[in-house]
Amino acid sequence: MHLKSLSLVNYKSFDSADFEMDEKINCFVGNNGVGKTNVLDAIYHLAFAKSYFNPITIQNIKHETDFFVINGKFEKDDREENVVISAKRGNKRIAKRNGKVYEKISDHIGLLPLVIISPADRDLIIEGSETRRKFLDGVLSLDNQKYLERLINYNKLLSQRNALLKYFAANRKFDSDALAVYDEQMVALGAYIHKCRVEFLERFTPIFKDFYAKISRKADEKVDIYYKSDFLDADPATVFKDAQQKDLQIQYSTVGIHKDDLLFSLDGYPVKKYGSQGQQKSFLTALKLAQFEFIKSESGTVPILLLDDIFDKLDESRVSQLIEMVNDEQFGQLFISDTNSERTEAVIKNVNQSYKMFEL
Ligand SMILES: Nc1ncnc2c1ncn2[C@@H]1O[C@H](COP(=O)(O)OP(=O)(O)OP(=O)(O)O)[C@@H](O)[C@H]1O
Repeated sequence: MHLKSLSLVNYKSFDSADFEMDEKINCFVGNNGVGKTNVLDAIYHLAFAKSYFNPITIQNIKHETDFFVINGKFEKDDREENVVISAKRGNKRIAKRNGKVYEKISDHIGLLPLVIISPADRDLIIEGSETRRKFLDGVLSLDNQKYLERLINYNKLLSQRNALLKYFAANRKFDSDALAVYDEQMVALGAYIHKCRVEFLERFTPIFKDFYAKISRKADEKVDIYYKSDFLDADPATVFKDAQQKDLQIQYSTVGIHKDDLLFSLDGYPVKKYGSQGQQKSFLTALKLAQFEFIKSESGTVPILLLDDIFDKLDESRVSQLIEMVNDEQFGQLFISDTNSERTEAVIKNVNQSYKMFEL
């Protein structure tokens, strides 16, 4: 699968722009703020119907204009796929595939597998557990519609249960039957989601460790991902029951898969606190490449890879290492952004692949 052409109207810093892409490597170069990341984000938008950097759709419309349109022509399985994502102020965003509007935008997710590696990924290490759950859910739901549906249902029930807990407190009453209705459903859905997450991490973690060893070139550094969950080695129904008093007290559901987290460790210590900047960058890159590998094996399609500001993340030798890995037949189309065109071209020239440089 690859992107053949991209055209933008009023997308972020662009009035209008058209790009004919190379089938293999595309580099966007230019000074800070010229819109390199915006091009990559537009490609991300085509795959996920939202921005990687700014999830508030209307904020991606160019200032002083009313709408944006992103139009991408892809080739997938010898067929052309034309995807258009557009948004207008005051209206819902629209996703179209080959001229047909999606009724549910979530149906589009998974058609165009794509992975982005960006400096913004550091949120995965430094931010709260929600970013890590999103990462987990993002990979898991790409090829598992059932997982996504159950997760959406669980989250709906969670906000209803929280509202009920608040209602009890405000009205000084308690109805155990009403609470049990939620608990029963959330326990069943949560147990399924938990099982999927356990199985996923069992497969994902070894792939991640392999990539870390390759990128860091340090076989003696031991990285790991631990799954932290209330349901780990416990009966979900009992976990819910045991937490009931506390839930009533603080008017919030204190246990469940919405509290899950991933603990990232390096030589037994948290990467967030003890990893050097370089180690953190390698850790994140390995996470994303493992995501790439996982999606590829699950979907049977080689994802598009976006490397945003790669030199910000890794030194030159690690970038070369990365590009060499990407050069391998296992990788498909690649998009790179960097401020320094000579530096990028020097690295790209070393791999025997076709490429195109776009000076912005
Ligand atoms: N909705 C918008 N309307 C107009 N301009 C916008 C909008 N959103 C972002 N921009 C502009 O896009 C520019 C940033 O573009 P981008 O992040 O792609 O730069 P870049 O070339 O990747 O820069 P760097 O090298 O610093 O990473 C900024 O000047 C920002 O003001």
